[in-house]
Amino acid sequence: MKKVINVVAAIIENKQNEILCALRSPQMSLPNRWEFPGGKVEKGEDIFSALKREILEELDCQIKATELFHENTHEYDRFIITLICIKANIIEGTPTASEHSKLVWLKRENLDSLKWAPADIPAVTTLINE
Ligand SMILES: Nc1nc2c([nH]c(=O)n2[C@H]2C[C@H](O)[C@@H](COP(=O)(O)OP(=O)(O)OP(=O)(O)O)O2)c(=O)[nH]1
Repeated sequence: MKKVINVVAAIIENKQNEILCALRSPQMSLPNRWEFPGGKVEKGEDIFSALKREILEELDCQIKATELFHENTHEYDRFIITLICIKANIIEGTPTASEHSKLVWLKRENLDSLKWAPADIPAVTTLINE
């Protein structure tokens, strides 16, 4: 049976109404796909603490989660993911890529110009139509 993993991802919007998009590096799983930064929820951790931890680890900044935005399940070849997208604001620091190849801020209407991780497409569509 495929493993089910719970992943939290941050929809971070700036004052110009742009959304932070992160490119997975060639060394990561799902290489060269765009995603919302985040990662796996650890055992015993709540989703908001997991998100804060992942963003601090990956982007070296502090966030405040504002709203549970979107949740969906997607089946990949090797596992099933429940992707929980949470809106958040940066409260300290500037996002800096350490694991990702690139970070970009994009207006909603331009989000579909990127090659997203397949699990993200429903959340991206919801954001574009918001
Ligand atoms: N962070 C994130 N992961 C996503 C998204 N969409 C999507 O399919 N994924 C997949 C990619 C990975 O297989 C998995 C998340 O794993 P990860 O490697 O980013 O998480 P992590 O930092 O906790 O990983 P690890 O160090 O435990 O390996 O979910 C997304 O929008 N954000």
